Amino acid sequence: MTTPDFIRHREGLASLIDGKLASAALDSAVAAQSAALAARIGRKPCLAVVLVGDDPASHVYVRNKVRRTEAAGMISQEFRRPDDLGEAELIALVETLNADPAVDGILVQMPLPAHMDARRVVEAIDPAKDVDGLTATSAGRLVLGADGLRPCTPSGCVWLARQALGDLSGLHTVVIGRSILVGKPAALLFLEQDCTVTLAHSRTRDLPEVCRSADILVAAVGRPEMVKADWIKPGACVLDVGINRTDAGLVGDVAFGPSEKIAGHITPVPGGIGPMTIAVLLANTLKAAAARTGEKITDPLRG
Ligand SMILES: Nc1nc2c(c(=O)[nH]1)N[C@@H](CN(C=O)c1ccc(C(=O)N[C@@H](CCC(=O)O)C(=O)O)cc1)CN2
Repeated sequence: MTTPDFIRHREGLASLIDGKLASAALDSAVAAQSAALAARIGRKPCLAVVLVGDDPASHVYVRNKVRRTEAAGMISQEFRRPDDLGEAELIALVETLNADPAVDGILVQMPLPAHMDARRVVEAIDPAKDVDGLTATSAGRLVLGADGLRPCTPSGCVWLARQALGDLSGLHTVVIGRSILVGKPAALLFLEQDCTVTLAHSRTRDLPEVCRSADILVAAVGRPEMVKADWIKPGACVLDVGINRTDAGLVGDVAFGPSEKIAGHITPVPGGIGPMTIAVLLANTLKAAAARTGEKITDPLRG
């Protein structure tokens, strides 16, 4: 197995998985296939992004989504709405996008303002356009192992783990965190790779001991540097999903400095899993466009 250039071997330290470089490679693959698909169907794949409110981080993420969608040769439609938008109005916007044949993918940026029920809003999205993979239909397909659009961040984790380790069959993956966005789908996606999966959470007993048995450790708890170096099995692949803003800057859920001396592979924060979220989103938009137009493509995440 040849090591891709976004995985950097370092003497005496864990190999660094550079998610920024990895996502650039995926974006290029998506761009090439998107151009070929556009030539066949007579239009470019199109992603509609809906942003409600003024959460500063969400604005950054949406700006990056728009920029990278356009850079990959796809059309980006952006819908910004104020914080006091009613849930019914938001659902009406989603339904308009469902009905628009030129829109292939719909994404409602999370978190939504507290007065909205995010589940009701997500369920309004046509599953064929659910590029976030968050509707009950997409989740059900994942549970069944049926084809479908998979959630972006956990798909990025699996893709990177495969690039780093090759076949994941039989490896023990411990996922810490049971969110709908990351933890639960990550557990199912690693199971799909024939891993033995433990889904750990805030009530898990002796979490450090559970983590020490992981060949692949996915930290998705949202608590700065909660995972300590002595929780990590020597040589393990550590995927840090956390993005925590602290006085010391942006840090992950893993204490990176001490952990890179123990792990075999590790993702940094920033520049690790985060950028992969958008790369998978673009791949999902391409897949949705192909499926909606009855065209065949090579899945950029399988290549
Ligand atoms: N509808 C969705 N909402 C949210 C999702 C999602 O997948 N779908 N995920 C997160 C936010 N997110 C994408 O939306 C996202 C988070 C982080 C990054 C990223 O590249 N982070 C950088 C750091 C950037 C910074 O915050 O300064 C990194 O880790 O290097 C991209 C996308 C919640 N909402």
